[in-house]
Order: sequence, then structure tokens, then C-alpha cells
Amino acid sequence: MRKIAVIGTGYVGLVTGACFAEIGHQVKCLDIDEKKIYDLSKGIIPFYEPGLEDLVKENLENNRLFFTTNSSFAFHDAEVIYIAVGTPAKEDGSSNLEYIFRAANNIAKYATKNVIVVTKSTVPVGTNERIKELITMNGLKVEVVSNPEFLREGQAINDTFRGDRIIIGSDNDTAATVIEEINQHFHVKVIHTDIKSAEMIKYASNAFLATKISFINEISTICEKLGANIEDVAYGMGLDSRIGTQFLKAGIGYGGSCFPKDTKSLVQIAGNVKHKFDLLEAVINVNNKQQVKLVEQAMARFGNLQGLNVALLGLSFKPNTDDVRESASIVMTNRLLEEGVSITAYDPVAIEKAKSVLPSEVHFTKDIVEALYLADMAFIITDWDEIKRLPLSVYENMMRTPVIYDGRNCYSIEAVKQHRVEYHSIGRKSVKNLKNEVVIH
Ligand SMILES: NC(=O)c1ccc[n+]([C@@H]2O[C@H](COP(=O)([O-])OP(=O)(O)OC[C@H]3O[C@@H](n4cnc5c(N)ncnc54)[C@H](O)[C@@H]3O)[C@@H](O)[C@H]2O)c1
Ligand SMILES: O=c1ccn([C@@H]2O[C@H](COP(=O)(O)OP(=O)(O)O[C@H]3O[C@H](CO)[C@@H](O)[C@H](O)[C@H]3O)[C@@H](O)[C@H]2O)c(=O)[nH]1
Repeated sequence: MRKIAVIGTGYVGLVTGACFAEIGHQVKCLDIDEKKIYDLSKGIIPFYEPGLEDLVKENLENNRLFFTTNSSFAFHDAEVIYIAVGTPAKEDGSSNLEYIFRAANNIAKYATKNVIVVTKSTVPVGTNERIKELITMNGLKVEVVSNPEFLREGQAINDTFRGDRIIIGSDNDTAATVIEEINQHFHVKVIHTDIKSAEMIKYASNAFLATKISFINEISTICEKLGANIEDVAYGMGLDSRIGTQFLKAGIGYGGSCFPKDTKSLVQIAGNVKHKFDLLEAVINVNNKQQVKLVEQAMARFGNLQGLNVALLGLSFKPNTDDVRESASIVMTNRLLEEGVSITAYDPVAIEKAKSVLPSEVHFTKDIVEALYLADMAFIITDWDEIKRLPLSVYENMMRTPVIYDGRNCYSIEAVKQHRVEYHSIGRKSVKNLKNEVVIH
């Protein structure tokens, strides 16, 4: 059992803290957000992540997990301090490291004994060196370890216990061994590297996954034009074990708090050493186009969208999370509102978070049928089970004109053909099977 402090109780810090407590460590989680800490100490989780509430409550009760805004309390007996604060993108795409350096200064100020500082946040290559310099300026002796996080939102606990690898980047064998021991109960393969390589593994992994997505999205557009079916193409490609079936799902582009930010940051990191990362710039451009592709198709089909009713189905950037950061729903909503439509948006859990980023004109509902009622077109943005399982007859019976733009290929073409709907999806032939002639505005 180790005494651990975790700075930042966001998706990464909270999951890390709760999972470490679960495997027997004593964990103090520190945040500057007083409301968050107050709620967490009562077992109230600030975001939707399956399984996390039970894990937090159980470990609060066992006195293995503590929440605090007090740095002295968090650090005074800590042997290891994890940094898990945000590293959002700046205007130019580079990473904003102000929270990281604030956390480092905090350690320098309040830690009372020599500690191992572990960076879980995604930080540009060279940042851990700067963290070490900052902390040691005050005379504290620290070892710094880069331990990037690979969890996915919506399955974060499973990824922590059953991830593909744990990367430990360190220049000090003793520190690296301590961090390996802390993680040993997860039974996940551990790789040791130097600090800079660990920092780069994180960016290269996210950039590669984003590349796979933009690649398949480009193939899907060509499939549409040629009459091929992207689902069959992706499956056929993925069976080649050198390619693999994962992350070949064509859709309305990648969103979330990581891929958009980390791809832009890596372009900047490359630029800082005078390398223009052409491939990754193209990946980003393809994604930007992909996010508005269905809206543009609707504009071409209806001519003028002014006054039409639009149903948006799904607001989070993917299912099983209420995170709306960089979700295609934001870009699509803004674009549609510019065209003068009325929007009713449905999501099973992300409405509260969406309200803070979407314009006030949007009407929100937790009732998917209400969203579709008298709509002229529906956009499927997130492949929540509730959306994938919705019978096509509901579109057929509830919408004024059942024109569906499915950004996640939720329905098979065979199923769609059984219904009086017009159906457009990604990388597949459209189905036009409407009962009456649609009024084109
Ligand atoms: N979200 C993910 O799925 C994910 C996965 C892997 C890696 N990452 C990386 O992990 C990092 C954290 O991401 P996140 O999504 O958990 O962020 P987040 O925005 O959800 O949470 C960050 C938390 O840090 C707190 N904070 C900021 N400055 C602080 C300080 N000085 N002291 C204490 N608390 C402070 C904030 O109040 C907030 O609660 C980022 O670098 C991100 O790129 C995220
Ligand atoms: O075949 C696919 C797979 C994903 N996506 C989209 O890609 C985005 C990201 O999905 P996912 O990777 O599942 O979610 P994140 O929670 O953002 O996780 C990514 O970003 C995290 C933060 O860095 C990393 O830790 C994870 O390993 C990495 O998968 C979402 O919009 C998905 O809809 C697709 O369009 N097609």
C-alpha cells in the first residue's frame, strides 16, 4: 500500500484515484474546484461515467479515498503525487500548460518531503523536464515520471483494469520500480522508456487513431460516390491483422476532449522543431469537413432550410458519456441555426453539459419521440443504445417528413428499405422511400 495524492479530479484524476483506492492504496484527491470536492466527498460524481459512482462511494466508506482542496493535507504524507489536471488547446492549437505549472508550483510549495511526481496529463515532449526544474527550485528533491493515460471515456474503469499497456517513462530506476509496483494489481503489461519517449507515445497513439478515422471517412465518401458499402469495405480491410478492425468506423468525425486537441498540439510540437506534419494536418482538415458533411447534404437536398424543424439525436461526442467537448453536435447546431431552422435536441444524459455550450435557441428534451414529433429532418449524431434501438416506424409515424441523416450508420440498409423514410448515412447508398412527395422549400 502506498500513500498517493492525485491533483485534479476530472475524468482522469478521479478514475485514477478511485481505481488506486480500489486496489488498496490510500489516495487523497485534490482539486481547486470547491463545489466538486464538496460533492465528491458525499459520493456525488461531477460527470457520467459507468461504474464510477459505486467505486467512489465504496472507497470513501473504506477510508481509502479522500477529497480535499487543501494542498498541505493532500501532500504531507504522500510518497507519490500524480498530476492529472487539464491541458486544453490554446487558440493556436498548442497546449495550455498553465494548470500543469500551477500544480508543479503547488507541489514545490506544500510538499514536505522528497516525492515521486507522476504526470498523467497529456503534455508536450519536454514538459516533465520543466516540471522537475520548477519543483526542485525550492530545494525539494523529486523524481519525475511520465505515465500517460490511455483510458477512454465511457469505459474508463475497464480500461484502467484491462488496458493494453502502462507506459512508465523515467530516468530513475528506483522511481520507475515504485510506479510499476503501484500498478501491479491491474495486471496490465508495463513498458519502461525514457521520459521524452513516454510523452511522445501518447501523442503518436492518439494521432494514429485519429488518422485511421479520417482515412476511413475519406474512403466512405468515395464509396458513396461509387456505390460501394463502407461497412463491408471496413470489415474486409480490418480482417487483415496488420490493419485491424478497430477504429475503422466511418461516421461524422472524431470529437471529444482528446483527439481534436492532441492532433493540433502534435502539429505544433512538430512545428517547434521545424517539421511540418503534413499528414496530421490533412487528418484534422478531413475531420473538420466530416463534422458538417451531413448538414451540407441536407442543404443541398432541401435547398433552403429556413423555418424547418430539425431533430438532433445525441449530443455527447460518443455514447456512455455526458462529455460534449468538441462534439460534432456543436458545429452542426451552429451551422443549422445559421440556416434558420428550429432545433429540438435529444440526449439521454448530456443535456445539462450541452446547455452550457449550445445556443439558447435550442430546445432540449429527454424524450426521443418528442424530438422527432413533426420534424422535417433528423440527424443522428451519437450512437447511444437508445437511439440505435429506436424502431424506424417511430421516424415514419412521428416526423412531418421522415428524412434521416444518420452520422453513425445505426440502421442496416435492408431494415430501412422496409419503411417509408428517406435515409442518408455515411459511405452507403441513400434510400428514398417516402410516402408522399416532400415539400421542397
Ligand atoms: N478525458 C480523457 O478521457 C483523457 C484520457 C487520457 C488523457 N487525458 C489527459 O488527462 C488530462 C486531464 O484530462 P481530464 O479530461 O481529466 O480533465 P478535466 O478538465 O476533466 O479535469 C481537470 C481537473 O483539474 C482541476 N485542476 C486544474 N488545475 C488544478 C490545480 N492547480 N490543482 C488542483 N486541481 C486542478 C480542474 O478543476 C478539473 O477538475 C489532460 O491532459 C487530458 O488530455 C484525458
Ligand atoms: O472507429 C471509430 C472510433 C472512434 N470514433 C470517434 O472518435 C472519437 C473518440 O473516440 P474514443 O477514442 O472512443 O474516445 P476518447 O474517450 O476520446 O478516447 C481517446 O482519447 C483518450 C484521451 O487521450 C485516450 O486516452 C484514448 O485512448 C483514446 O481512445 C469519438 O468521437 C468517436 O465517435 C470514430 O468516429 N470511429
